Amino acid sequence: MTGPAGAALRSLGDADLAFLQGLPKAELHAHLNGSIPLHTLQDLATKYGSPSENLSVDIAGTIARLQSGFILTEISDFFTLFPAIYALTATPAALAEASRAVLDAFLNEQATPDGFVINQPAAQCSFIELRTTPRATAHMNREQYLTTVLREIKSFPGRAALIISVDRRMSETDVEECINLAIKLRNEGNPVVGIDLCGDPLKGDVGMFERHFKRAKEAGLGLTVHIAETRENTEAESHALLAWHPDRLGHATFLTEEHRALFFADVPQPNTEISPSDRMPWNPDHPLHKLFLASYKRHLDRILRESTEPEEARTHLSLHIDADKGARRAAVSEVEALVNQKAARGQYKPCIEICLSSNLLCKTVPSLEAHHIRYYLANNHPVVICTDDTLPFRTTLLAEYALLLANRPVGLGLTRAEVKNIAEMGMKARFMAP
Ligand SMILES: CNc1ncnc2c1ncn2[C@@H]1O[C@H](COP(=O)(O)O)[C@@H](O)[C@H]1O
Repeated sequence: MTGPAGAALRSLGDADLAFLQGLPKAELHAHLNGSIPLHTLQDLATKYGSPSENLSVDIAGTIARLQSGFILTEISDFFTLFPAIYALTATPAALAEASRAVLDAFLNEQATPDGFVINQPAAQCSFIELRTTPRATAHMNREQYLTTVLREIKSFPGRAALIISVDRRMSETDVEECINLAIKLRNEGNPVVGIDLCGDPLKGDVGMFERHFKRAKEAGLGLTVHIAETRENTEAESHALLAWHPDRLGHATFLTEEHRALFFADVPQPNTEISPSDRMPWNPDHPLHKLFLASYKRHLDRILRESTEPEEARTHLSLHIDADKGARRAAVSEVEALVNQKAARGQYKPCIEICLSSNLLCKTVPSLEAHHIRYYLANNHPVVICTDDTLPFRTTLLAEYALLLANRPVGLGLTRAEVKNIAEMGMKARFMAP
């Protein structure tokens, strides 16, 4: 393991590692073909990577890039990985082997990784919603692709489920076929729990997907979309995606304050600017924070004005402490009333799927300090910690959690209680009912 998550993991002591291992965790944003262990990919290359069959893709070159630690200049480089991986998972047997290896890596106890002194071997997570884009190949159609993956998922009953991804580059006919399959397989009793919109964030027109996602939602499937993953994703596109009311949002890195104010029913935490741990940044630009401050000042003035204390007692500290508390309470009620109004108008709290290493390595976020997770934690907005693609990002779910707990600047420096709370939020955000 390398990169920021590996460094965070290595910085923790045994007690912290044991704490992280013991937390029930849900992995809700992992792409199958991006999560194949390197040794499995090498096995597949030996079995299926014959150059005569795969003339157009550089399998050996891609594996060498992965082996030496994949360095991305920008997010678009990331998608150049997949032609070689796809050439290796193009038959039902290879796809089954890859799926088995991915599920094994997430759900079965793993031996101590090299270089780590971990007391007990432990599973990365208690539960996974694995996602994949059904591909028709020369050896299988989309339905066979999905039934192959589902067969492996079903060998972890109650612990694994499938999210079917549609790619932004797909034609409408393909999208329609994928959604039809999702609904059919779900109706047949398979653990298909949701639909995801993924793929190169700068390709395609999301408008085309709307009616198909609506159909999926009506059929009882959860919806998640990759949204505002890059600076170049337009505000209009994010607005259109939020208007579908997806249950969860992938990345959400470049959502604007306006998007949040319009669509999210967040209650700004009034004490965050004087947070005891000084961890969560106060965002003075948040419209609700501004409202809180204005309301607080108004109530403080009123309480002091209406005070029956004699003039000389008015400078007394205890009066100010009481007035401060009263003004805070009144301001919180006022803001909450506004948020309830927002909720009544359809504003809501979609869980944000946070992939720390992915964002850092794809360079969409410059540092942990600048990561948008801080905003969501400060505003009591649900998040779930996920790996995205363990293969290129060389991470594990345990290591992503280490990024939360490790001291700054290696990690976010959260307390164990805060990390436990985040893990619980993740478990609650599952599409699959426990
Ligand atoms: C870095 N963040 C990301 N943003 C957008 N899409 C991503 C992604 N990471 C992976 N994928 C999507 O998942 C596919 C691989 O898994 P499956 O073939 O579906 O199993 C990629 O081709 C891409 O479309």
